[in-house]
Amino acid sequence: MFLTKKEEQMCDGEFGETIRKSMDILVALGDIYGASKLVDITSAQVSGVSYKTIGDAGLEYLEDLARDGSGKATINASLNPPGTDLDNWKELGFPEEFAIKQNQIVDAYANLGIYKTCTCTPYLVGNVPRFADHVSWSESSAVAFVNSVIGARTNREGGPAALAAAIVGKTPLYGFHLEQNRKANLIVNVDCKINGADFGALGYIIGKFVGGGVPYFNLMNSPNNNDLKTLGAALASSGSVALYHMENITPEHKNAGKDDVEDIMFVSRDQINETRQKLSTTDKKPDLICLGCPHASLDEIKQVASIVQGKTIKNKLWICTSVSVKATSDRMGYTKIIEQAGGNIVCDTCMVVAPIEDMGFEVIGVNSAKAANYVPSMCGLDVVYNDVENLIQFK
Ligand SMILES: C[C@@](O)(CCOP(=O)(O)O)CC(=O)O
Ligand code: SF4
Repeated sequence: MFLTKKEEQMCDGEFGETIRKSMDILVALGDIYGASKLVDITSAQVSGVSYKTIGDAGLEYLEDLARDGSGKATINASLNPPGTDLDNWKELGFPEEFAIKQNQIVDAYANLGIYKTCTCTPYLVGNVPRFADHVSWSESSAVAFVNSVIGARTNREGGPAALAAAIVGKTPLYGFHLEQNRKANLIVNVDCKINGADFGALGYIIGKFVGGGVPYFNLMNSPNNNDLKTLGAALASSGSVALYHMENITPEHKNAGKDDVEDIMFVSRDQINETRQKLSTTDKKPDLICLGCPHASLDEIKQVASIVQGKTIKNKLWICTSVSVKATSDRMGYTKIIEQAGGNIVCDTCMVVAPIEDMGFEVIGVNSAKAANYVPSMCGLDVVYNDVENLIQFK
């Protein structure tokens, strides 16, 4: 990979150890994937934040990287969800030892200049690249959104690579950064109207089929941004999709080369219904309903508030989101309505990266196919998959 004189000096440690180690990662990646050079990025999104997933070894790595204080992110770089609500962990029943470690991890990232935004939907709260920007994002659902819906360009980075890119402000130029790799290779015709949890089921079906390919969707009805985030999350979790196109919806659909695609698939109402059924692992009633995978938008919170207003919820309810979205929900009175019904808006964390398996829960109700896919494997708990209004039970 070609390096400029300055980049070579960075590799030689002339700008400090943090930058040298970060360049090591970027150059190794570039060499493995045949990148021609490094390219400037405008934004980074760094996963690998929960103490549950990175543990003490991860914390040591971060503290070590920050040790000589020589390198900090200079671009807009934000964190993925940690394993607790960073402020209200005690009230919500998170284990103390875990919460202490978790805060140390987030502080270590902040020392490296990464914002404690702590969300998998940073595009809702200020980390919003522009069309065709090169970026380095690692949360898979956010990668799908930023590539597909915004039209910025990123590979599915690992956490350490996105962190290195944030610190250096560059990423190797290969894969989805290049126009020619952003073409569709599967046409998906959905032959029924779809709503709510149908989008997750559709993403689950297609992700499994297409793996790391680029699907091009023709839908019979127009999705909103919440639907697109749900779809992308499912595609990226049952498969390893980083980019999809949608006829008349996503910004690159006209350049996706759909006329050259040979593989065409049809998805029927029966297949979607069957997949919705299959995503539940039990027919027991959920003891915790956990919404916001990916993190909830303000209008998703508003929708839940309208469902629970003036009622009392039987099971526990968490809506996971960022502190920024919750702040507006507080102002709008949605938080109060949800709390009066017995639910909670939980900031920062989520049902997958929180230690919910150690918090007394057994069956988790979710409206996200990604969460339905990961909660059994990452938490060892059962899930029920359905739309919000069918999950919540009232006293
Ligand atoms: C499952 C996931 O959404 C969150 C957990 O990942 P991490 O702990 O941030 O590496 C990661 C992903 O899908 O990229
Ligand atoms: S599992 Fe879902 S809610 Fe948790 S970080 Fe990933 S996308 Fe966000």
